[in-house]
Amino acid sequence: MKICVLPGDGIGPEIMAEAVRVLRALDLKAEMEEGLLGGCAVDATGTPYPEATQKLAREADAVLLGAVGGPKWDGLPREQRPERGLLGIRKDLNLFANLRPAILYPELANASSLKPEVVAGLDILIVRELTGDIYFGQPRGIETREVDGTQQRVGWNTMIYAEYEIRRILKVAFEAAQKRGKKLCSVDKMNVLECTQLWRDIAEEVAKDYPDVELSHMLVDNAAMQLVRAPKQFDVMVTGNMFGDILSDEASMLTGSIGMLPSASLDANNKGLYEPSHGSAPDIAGKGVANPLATILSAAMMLRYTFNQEEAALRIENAVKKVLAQGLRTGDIHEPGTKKVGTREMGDAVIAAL
Ligand SMILES: NC(=O)c1ccc[n+]([C@@H]2O[C@H](COP(=O)([O-])OP(=O)(O)OC[C@H]3O[C@@H](n4cnc5c(N)ncnc54)[C@H](O)[C@@H]3O)[C@@H](O)[C@H]2O)c1
Ligand SMILES: CC(C)[C@H](C(=O)O)[C@@H](O)C(=O)O
Ligand SMILES: [Mg+2]
Repeated sequence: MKICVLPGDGIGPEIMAEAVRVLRALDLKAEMEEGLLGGCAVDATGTPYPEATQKLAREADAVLLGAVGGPKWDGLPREQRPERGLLGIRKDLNLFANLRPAILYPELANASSLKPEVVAGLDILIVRELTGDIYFGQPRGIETREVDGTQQRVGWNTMIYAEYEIRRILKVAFEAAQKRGKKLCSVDKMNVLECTQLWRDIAEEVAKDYPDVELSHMLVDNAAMQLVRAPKQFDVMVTGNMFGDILSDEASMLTGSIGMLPSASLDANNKGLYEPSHGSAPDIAGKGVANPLATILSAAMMLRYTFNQEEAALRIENAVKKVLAQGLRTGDIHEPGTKKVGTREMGDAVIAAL
């Protein structure tokens, strides 16, 4: 098992240290090599996805990533920003399928943003397309041009999907639904955007190959509302890059905290990049208080999807459940009656539970 470890920026190194310790505690035959991605890479090499990291990532079976970005780099030209490193590695490795499971652990029912009775038993899988859409569409830019007789700055991006991109992500989503509750909700904005009209048409076509899965469609604004009104109506949701980014952050709060939401980004052969859905949390970086569970759970997803080690993945997930049952909580999920712990203590507890 060759794993490329990219801690990144902000809380990235803190949460990654715990995920790596958990993996080591499992005593797997894993070779882990660290590289630079994001702001730390910009500082060291001038670019957010340096060649050495490209080589490491391409040669590895899987990449485990912390988070990138932070205010320190926000003023840089776009090509040098940490986030471009993240988009770069996703595109480079063709990681088009982003799986973001929003699962509520029963112990966190009171930490959820919703009432316990609305979220009890919540288990949603968001399948987000990750290498297309307005994130990558050309043309894009900012320039000064004449508009209505005056010189003005204009900014533009292009929302674009080719048929093959829509088909392959829908296939992933239908197959995931087949293995779960057999319900797939495709989220679009077909009432306004041509790009997503195509998405809906293709979803209908692909559905013919999966007669056992019940396909529904929902407009994204309604989906955002339904997620906080009655989230348990969803089993698998599939959507484009931009809508998926937003809906998955929204879904994370149903589980108690964004610090609980892991993710897998897969190519066609299950080579994958695994990262928490959250960012580098500059507001709490360096304090040792970040929740490492999303990263630890991402490592479990890595064992499941890339290495087919279901048993090891379950061991990690069960250890996380046990630690929550023991009443240990980082600040983001802390509530009266539970014990507040830091990042390292949470990692220690997961390892002890293993
Ligand atoms: N995958 C990634 O690397 C990724 C994802 C999102 C944002 N970012 C980048 O991160 C930087 C900060 O972005 P942001 O503030 O909008 O989003 P963020 O996810 O970093 O933080 C949002 C809020 O959630 C909290 N939070 C996030 N992770 C947490 C954890 N593990 N434990 C406890 N609390 C946690 C933060 O403290 C903050 O209050 C930006 O530069 C952004 O581009 C990177
Ligand atoms: C940091 C940013 C580029 C990234 C995205 O928008 O995909 C992040 O928000 C995420 O959800 O992984
Ligand atoms: Mg996001």
